[in-house]
This record gives sequence, structure tokens and C-alpha cells, in this order.
Amino acid sequence: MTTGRVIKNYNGFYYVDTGDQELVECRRRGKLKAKILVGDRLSLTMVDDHKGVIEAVLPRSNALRRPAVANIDQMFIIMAAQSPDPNQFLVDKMLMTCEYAGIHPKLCFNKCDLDREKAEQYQSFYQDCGYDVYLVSARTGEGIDALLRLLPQKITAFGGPSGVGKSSLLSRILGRDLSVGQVSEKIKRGRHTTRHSEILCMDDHTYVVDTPGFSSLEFENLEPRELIQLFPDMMPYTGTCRFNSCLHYHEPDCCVKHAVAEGKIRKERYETYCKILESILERKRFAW
Ligand SMILES: Nc1nc2c(ncn2[C@@H]2O[C@H](COP(=O)(O)OP(=O)(O)OP(=O)(O)O)[C@@H](O)[C@H]2O)c(=O)[nH]1
Ligand SMILES: [Zn+2]
Repeated sequence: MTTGRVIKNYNGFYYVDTGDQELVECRRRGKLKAKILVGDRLSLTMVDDHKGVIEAVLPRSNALRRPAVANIDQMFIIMAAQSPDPNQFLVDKMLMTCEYAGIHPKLCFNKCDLDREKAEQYQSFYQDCGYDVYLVSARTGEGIDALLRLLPQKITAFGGPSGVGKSSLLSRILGRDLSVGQVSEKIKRGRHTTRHSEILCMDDHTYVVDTPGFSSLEFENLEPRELIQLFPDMMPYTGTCRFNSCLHYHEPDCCVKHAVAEGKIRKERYETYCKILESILERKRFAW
């Protein structure tokens, strides 16, 4: 049995990287009902050198719903140091979306040429929260080498709000202009032909996923008590609150609130937590 990774899904065929030079064109075995995502690892039976039949989807390490992609090795959330100005609540929500999908993301502030001071403030804030933060400029090329060093042999997803310079950054990273629909040799398809998540090939086994529809609604079914798990900077302080069921909100003797008061948890992060918690509680009230 051969194993491989789905690189694209097109017209009922799955194109699978098995480690060989060429992608293997696969169909699913008729009785296989599982949903197959880009990024999924599969077991397959080879029919000839270039064709196969998918027998099973192997367990996933993570999966995002929108964009639909599985088994990402790392995720970068791209923001701009300026135009558009960064918004801390939005950054927090995107971080939470990734954490909910089982991905501990990295942050990248582009357009550092425009406002280095602001970018450094954000860098220091989120580093304190336990996130790796990279400062780059797609315009000047600053910081790109540091990003490039993190990519080999991995599937890396890039997401972020519109206008932060994601296309410019990916063009720099891939060394080709993405805006004109360049065609990747191995994938044999240009960009901008689909709105689905797209895996772009850098070289054998190194892939970059452009995620245009990055959605922060992934935690809409979250239970109030689960919310704290999406804040790795707050999680260490849970567990010793007076009440086992503590939501770290209005309860007395809450260790999370103590940590906020002592400056061990950043106040702004706790504010995000409360804001999202309130929206979840509100939604549950309406559901009754
Ligand atoms: N000063 C500066 N401008 C940049 C930088 N990167 C991108 N830009 C500019 O920002 C604008 C948006 O860049 P895009 O690469 O189209 O941004 P995007 O995030 O792909 O935008 P969408 O296609 O809307 O998702 C363009 O005018 C770029 O020239 C940078 O590092 N510095
Ligand atoms: Zn508590």
C-alpha cells in the first residue's frame, strides 16, 4: 500500500504527492465515504505508475473548515503594520480560529517599512502571549529570508484580511508573480482559477497554501467552558479557581482574573476573552 498527500482536488480526481517526481492521479474507492480534503494523507493502491485508487483517509492532525484544508504543518496569520491598521480583536479572533482547528499559528506583520514602531509593539505583545511574530516587508524584502527558512518540507498556510499584502508576500516567497496566474509545474494549474484553498508548490514536498476565505466563525459551536482552551496564554492559570465550573468571568476567587490583575495575562487578551464569552452566552440564551 502506498501513502501520499492530496495536493489538489479537481473534477473528481485527487492529485496525490507520494514522494515521486510526478503527482499521482487518483479516484476514490467507491465504498469510501470519508470526506477528502486538500492536505489529507491517504493510503492508496497504485494502478500504474501515475494512477491510483484511494483506499482510506489517514487520521488528521488538524483541519480547517474554511478554507477546507487538513494537516497543515504551520499557519501564518498575515497582518499589516499599517494600511490597513492592525486590529487587536481581529488578530485575537484569527488566532482563536486556528487554535480551535488544532493549529498554533505564527503571526507575520507585513508593510513594516510603513510603521516599524507599531509592528514592534505588536511583536512584543504577541510574543508575550506565546506566539512567534515575524516582521517583514514585501516591498523592501526585509525579513523574507527568515520566513523562507521555515518553509522547507512543510505545508504552510497563509491567511489574513484583505489588503495586508498577502499576494505581494507570497509572490516574494515563491519568487514568481502570483497576480498574473503563473502555472506551477507540478500542479499544472494557474492561480486565481478557484476560490478554494490552493496548494502552491515551491519545490518537491514544500507547499504553500493561500487561504483567501479565512473565516473566523469556526468556533460558533463552542461551549462557554471550552473557550479558554483557545487562549494558550491563559490556560496555565486555569484549574485552581474556586469553582470547577469557573468561566473566569464574574466568579469570585478566579485564578485567571488574579493573573490579569498581576499583569501575568495581558489585559487586552482577557478583554477579548470576555467579549467572545459574552457573545457565546448570548447565543445560548437565544437558543433556549
Ligand atoms: N508599503 C508597503 N506596501 C505593500 C507591502 N506589501 C504590499 N503592499 C501594498 O499593499 C497593497 C495590497 O497588496 P496585495 O498584495 O494586493 O494585498 P492582499 O493582501 O493580497 O490583498 P487581497 O488581494 O485584497 O487579499 C498593494 O498596493 C501593495 O503594493 C509592503 O511590504 N509595504
Ligand atoms: Zn476562573
